[in-house]
Amino acid sequence: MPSCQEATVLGYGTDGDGLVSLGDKPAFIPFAVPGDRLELLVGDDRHVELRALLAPSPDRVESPCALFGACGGCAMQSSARPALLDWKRGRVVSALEKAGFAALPSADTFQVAPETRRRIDLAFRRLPGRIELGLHRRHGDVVDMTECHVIEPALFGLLAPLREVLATLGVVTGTGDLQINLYDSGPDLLLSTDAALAPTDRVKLAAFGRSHAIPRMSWRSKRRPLDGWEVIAQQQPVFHVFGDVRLTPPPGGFLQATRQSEKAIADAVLGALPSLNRRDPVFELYAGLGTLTVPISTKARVLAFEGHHDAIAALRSGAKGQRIEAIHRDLTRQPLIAKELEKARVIVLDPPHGGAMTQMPHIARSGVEDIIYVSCNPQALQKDASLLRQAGYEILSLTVVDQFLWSTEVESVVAFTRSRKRLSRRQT
Ligand SMILES: C[S@@+](CC[C@H](N)C(=O)[O-])C[C@H]1O[C@@H](n2cnc3c(N)ncnc32)[C@H](O)[C@@H]1O
Repeated sequence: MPSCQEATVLGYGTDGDGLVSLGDKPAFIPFAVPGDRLELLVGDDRHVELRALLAPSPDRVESPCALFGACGGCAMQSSARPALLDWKRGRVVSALEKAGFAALPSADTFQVAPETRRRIDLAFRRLPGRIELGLHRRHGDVVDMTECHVIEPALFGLLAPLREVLATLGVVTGTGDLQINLYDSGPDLLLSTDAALAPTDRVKLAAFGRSHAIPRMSWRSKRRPLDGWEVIAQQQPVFHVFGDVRLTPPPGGFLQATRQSEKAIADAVLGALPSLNRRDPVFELYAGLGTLTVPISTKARVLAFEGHHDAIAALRSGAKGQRIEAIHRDLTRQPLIAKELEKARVIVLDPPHGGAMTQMPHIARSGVEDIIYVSCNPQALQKDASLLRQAGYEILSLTVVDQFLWSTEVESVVAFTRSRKRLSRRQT
């Protein structure tokens, strides 16, 4: 027999659901906030349903978006933003503690403002007489993004005309993807569809680009993503600027989520560097387009390694004459070995979501005194950091950046060192 039970939400699970304890078993209640008092219906199969919110948590707020709950983009809009930042800080701290680090320095924190995200990966699908364009619901179809409090208004403003033009394209018969990056030159669109574009589709997209001041639109096959992309319409030069380096990024290039969080991350990396001679080599792994490479090059010589050919080619041609050597290398298949890494004065790494996997054991063995790790995934950070702990590193500084507002994602910058001198300065 299903039974009614009362419970207080104790915390968040890793996917942002509220955690309650029923007897000795945990259960996760979507969109519940730590501190909420809930009435729950618990089935014989232990399926738990929310019956009523009996008393709201002091951290509970009215969610700003009418799509919250349906759209899969935001998991935690019912929580006040300071409480979310605190939860994210706790996730990173707990990951580092589980990796074996005790007595952590207190974390610096930064949280982006609403309506500042400058890149988004959207999905679309054709329905009778219209196009839905937005993010997927948690486990399902696209939710038409008729409102969004996360992305920049310049991007949101494109969605309505995009629905109109997509509806006119012969190639759009079912579903597809659309990636938008707001580079410094303007929005850059990368469309992915199953079938190839017809000549008439290209003409329509080019006209759309002209009338909405979109410098470049590109296309790639969803079926054959390894074939790469092709530019279908370009009206103006595409560029993006990091410090004094102006480069031409490829379609779909990696950008940190917002301009403000990019600065917070770069500032944290620069702040964690030891004092360097301008000729000292910093090895930067997973460099992307050079978001961190360029700021670091103001302090030292940077050898920047990156596996995405188009990204590193863009950095190489933009950074001519700077103290930057841009090197194409797949660090999973061909990690830098300890012998190569030994030459570095500092190692900076910013790996993808899965972490540094095959690369990390070589870093831990290299003996390089200072390592700055930029992470977008506390679980991967925990795994990688535990190797540094075993190799005798301590944590010098920690910065937590909430750049994916209202989601469970969290970015962090952790400075590891084996320098007793630097550590003793931290402690005083
Ligand atoms: C989180 S991004 C960081 C990029 C850059 N540091 C930034 O802040 O914009 C991770 C980067 O790792 C690169 N990457 C992913 N797998 C790789 C691999 N096996 N070898 C080298 N680079 C890889 C991606 O192309 C991407 O540019």
